[in-house]
Order: sequence, then structure tokens, then C-alpha cells
Amino acid sequence: MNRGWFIAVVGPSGVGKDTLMRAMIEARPGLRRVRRVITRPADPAGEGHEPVSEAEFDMRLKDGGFALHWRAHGLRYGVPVGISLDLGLGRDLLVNLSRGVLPEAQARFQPFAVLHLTAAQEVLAARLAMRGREVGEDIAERLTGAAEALPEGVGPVVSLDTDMPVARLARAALRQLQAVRV
Ligand SMILES: Nc1ncnc2c1ncn2[C@@H]1O[C@H](COP(=O)(O)OP(=O)(O)O)[C@@H](O)[C@H]1O
Ligand SMILES: O=P(O)(O)OC[C@H]1O[C@H](OP(=O)(O)OP(=O)(O)O)[C@H](O)[C@@H]1O
Repeated sequence: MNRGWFIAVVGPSGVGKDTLMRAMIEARPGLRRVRRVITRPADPAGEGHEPVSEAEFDMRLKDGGFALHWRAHGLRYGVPVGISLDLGLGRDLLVNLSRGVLPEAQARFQPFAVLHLTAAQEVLAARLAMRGREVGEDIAERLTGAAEALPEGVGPVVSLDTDMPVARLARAALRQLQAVRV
């Protein structure tokens, strides 16, 4: 059986990663989203992450519980090591990552592709404000470095500006990813 495809979905906070991943899965039910482990309290309106304390995160890290992990926005994020099982079973996965861990992800998981989402600063600012989870400094912090480039050498990459209706965006993402599949 072919191994499942690791599709890294990256882009700044508020760019629409979660919204697009949901739409892609609706359009292609075989695709799955990976449930991240985050040191953020549960949020019914959010991505459906697994909330853990700092101490629990540390323990899982020490026990080898994460395939990938990083810090951002004063939080810690982990991708559970169990994704290897799913990939081994041929399941294609959408994995919301930090741009900083892309080289490590690419080295570990093949076949691999990056879905890189972008948006103008004013669009990001409006979306973060509309989402309403963060205010003031937390929004400003998320906008700093929002346009950061991808690390050198990662790919293949599909880049999309998310300033369009989500159903159209999902069709474009699926079509363009298929075109770079090796
Ligand atoms: N294509 C889009 N068009 C309009 N609004 C969008 C679009 N994608 C996302 N949004 C809105 O922007 C906000 C942030 O989206 P979200 O998917 O949570 O971003 P991320 O997961 O990248 O942080 C949400 O309020 C969402 O409804
Ligand atoms: O290193 P970067 O590429 O800048 O990415 C850092 C973090 O920002 C994004 O967070 P997310 O959109 O999940 O932020 P949120 O916690 O505001 O939802 C991304 O998923 C990473 O977790």
C-alpha cells in the first residue's frame, strides 16, 4: 500500500488555515486533519485541539509523544506521534504546522507537500479581529512576522492567497496539490 501524503498547511495566524482545511475535507472526505496538542484551554469555537497543561506537554515530549513540536504566541504546539500509523495505513493528512518545522517535517515524512497560505496584512488584521479570540497586543504579536518566507529548500509548495471564498479556495488547493503530487 502507498504511504499517506503529509500535507503541511502553513501561514500566519488568522490566514484561514483551519477554515480551508475543513472545506478541503468536506470536498474530499478521504482527507483528514491532525488534532494538535496545544497548551491552550479548550475552545469550542476553535480547531478542536487537545488542550494540555505545560507540565503534561513536557511529559509527553519526554515520552516521545510528539512527531513535531514548536512554540509560538506564548503557547506550545505538538503533532502526536500517532500520525505515523495513519500515514502507514495510506491516509492523507492535513497538518497545521509552524513554518519553522517544515525542514524537519520534510526530512521525516514522504510523500510531502506544503500548502502555503498568504493574505495581505489588512485582511489578516480584519480576520483576527473578527475571530475575536485575541485582542490588542495578542493580535499585534500575530501580525508581526506574518509575511515571513518559507525556509529554503522545502517543497513542493502550493501557495495561495486566501482572499477569496472558501469553497473556491478549497477547489484550487486540491487541484494544485494534485498537480504537484509525485
Ligand atoms: N477565505 C476566507 N474568507 C473570509 N473569511 C475567512 C476565510 N478564511 C477564514 N476566514 C475567517 O478568518 C478568521 C480566521 O480563520 P481561521 O481559519 O481560524 O485561521 P487560522 O486557522 O489560519 O488561524 C475566521 O473568523 C474565519 O471565519
Ligand atoms: O512559525 P509560524 O509559521 O509563524 O507559525 C507559528 C504558529 O502560528 C500558527 O498558529 P495558529 O494559526 O494555529 O495560531 P493560533 O494559535 O492563533 O490559532 C501556526 O499554526 C503555528 O502554530
